[in-house]
Amino acid sequence: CSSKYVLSALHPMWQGPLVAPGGNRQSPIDIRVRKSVFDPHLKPLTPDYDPGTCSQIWNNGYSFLVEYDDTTDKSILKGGPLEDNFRLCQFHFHWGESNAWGSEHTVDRRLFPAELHMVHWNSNKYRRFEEAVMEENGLAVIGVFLKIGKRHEGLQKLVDALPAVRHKDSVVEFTRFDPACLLPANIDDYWTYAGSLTTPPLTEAVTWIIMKQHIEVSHDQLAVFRSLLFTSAEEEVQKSMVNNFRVQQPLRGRTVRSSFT
Ligand SMILES: NS(O)(O)c1ccc(OCc2cn(-c3ccccc3)nn2)cc1
Ligand SMILES: [Zn+2]
Repeated sequence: CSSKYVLSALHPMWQGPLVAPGGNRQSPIDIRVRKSVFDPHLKPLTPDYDPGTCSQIWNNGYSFLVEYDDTTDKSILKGGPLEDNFRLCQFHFHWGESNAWGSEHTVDRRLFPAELHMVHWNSNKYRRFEEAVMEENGLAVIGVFLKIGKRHEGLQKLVDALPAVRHKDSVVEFTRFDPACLLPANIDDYWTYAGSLTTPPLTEAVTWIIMKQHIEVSHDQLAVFRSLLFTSAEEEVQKSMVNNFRVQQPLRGRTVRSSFT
């Protein structure tokens, strides 16, 4: 799902619009727990991922993407608020320069040091990610908050590969990584709302599914994320890849539903 020309769509992101013109379902947002509405019709989420579809890690000058072969329905997400099958195409993270901030969404204004996004597209309605990204509800993104604590054993294989993609535009082969190991133990408790991409093109295509339970990673593991660079090897001034999160957006009357009371 990575396309080289995406870089042009992505790269000028901080010069781009902070709110898409006329956007009334922009992301990220603050989740006000007491204002969320329990929806008893929300089903359990049923991710079914095949680690064999994992293909590479790419530093796109904004984050690092772990990309999956999304030419078949081998790694899919169903259930929860979703009516269709959604195919996993990549996951990435957002983080801060310090452990005090870094997440894009917040829970009652609480910031986390980082946030994982697992990006899926509707393979019942569209033929490829690039098509779905332009369509209302073409995408489903699972958000998982990261907290500093014990070392995340499953994440270490990814952390060890990051020095190979230190610079923007670098790619390294990365196989047999099971993204399910990054999900919290409890995936039945989540919030869901209609939103957008948090980077250009900021399209209002996303059904967000934000996990209530966080995962833990060690301080040292997150420090390796901060050793990545926004800049390519050729650029004379190297800039650390930190604070790659978007400012929060107005709720504009949207309802955030919860799968739990
Ligand atoms: N941070 S997030 O999870 O919200 C998130 C998730 C996925 C994103 O994809 C950007 C993108 C756009 N396109 C694109 C391709 C062809 C035409 C138009 C756009 N490709 N990748 C951005 C942010
Ligand atoms: Zn993201």
